[in-house]
Amino acid sequence: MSQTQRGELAVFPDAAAVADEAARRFVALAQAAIAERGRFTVALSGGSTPRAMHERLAAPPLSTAIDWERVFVYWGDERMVPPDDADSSYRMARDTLLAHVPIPAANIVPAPTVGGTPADAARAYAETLVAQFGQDVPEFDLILLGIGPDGHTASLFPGQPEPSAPSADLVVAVHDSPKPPPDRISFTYRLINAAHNIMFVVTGADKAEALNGVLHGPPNRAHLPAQGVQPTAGSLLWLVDRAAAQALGAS
Ligand SMILES: O=C(O)[C@H](O)[C@@H](O)[C@H](O)[C@H](O)COP(=O)(O)O
Repeated sequence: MSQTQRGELAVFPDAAAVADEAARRFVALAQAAIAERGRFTVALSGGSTPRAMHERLAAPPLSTAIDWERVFVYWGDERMVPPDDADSSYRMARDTLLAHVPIPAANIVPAPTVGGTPADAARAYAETLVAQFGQDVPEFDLILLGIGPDGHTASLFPGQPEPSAPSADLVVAVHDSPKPPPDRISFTYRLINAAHNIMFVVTGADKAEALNGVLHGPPNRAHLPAQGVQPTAGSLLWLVDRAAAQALGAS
């Protein structure tokens, strides 16, 4: 474990070891939040990296280490596709984790991606979050994030306009995403940075340049959006494998 200007960094030999650690920390944070406040609120990430962590959480001993009735699941971003679509981040989490643990259906709160525009979904999801958390800026116990080779995180992509409208202050509509599908919604930095704990899970050589830029490069979140993740008061942890970390020593 080492301290960087952008949070704590832990490098592991391979993706499997990263997934082991991410799942272990997920359980520890869930147990602590439930013990302290009676519930654990978590925003999951899309993409392929989270699958290995989900699979570990979906099986004993980790699956039986959490009181799932007190776990509330959201998504830090979502693609504007139906929940059964192969591109749906909700579907990926359902298939790899949520269908395998005794979490009440009411505790699973996906973004409303059907029947409206991305702007409609962003506004509605923000309203749902504010109502369910009882906070103007909901404070998640944990927000899980990945990064793309271009330094994007959630669905905040390089060169995309920063949210301006007040309703976009928490969740923003995304169009023309360079990573298909094009239409998405995403938590904004304001919502992400209010979290008590933020955990990036990053593996693979294709992330090495972006990770080095984010951690060691000059501040430029328009160019490397993951740099915009700077928790106001919470913890920031990077769990990475050696392949993703291979450029870090270069700077
Ligand atoms: O909707 C998405 O795909 C995610 O929100 C996105 O930010 C993802 O975390 C990164 O693109 C990494 O994706 P991989 O895990 O597939 O590399």
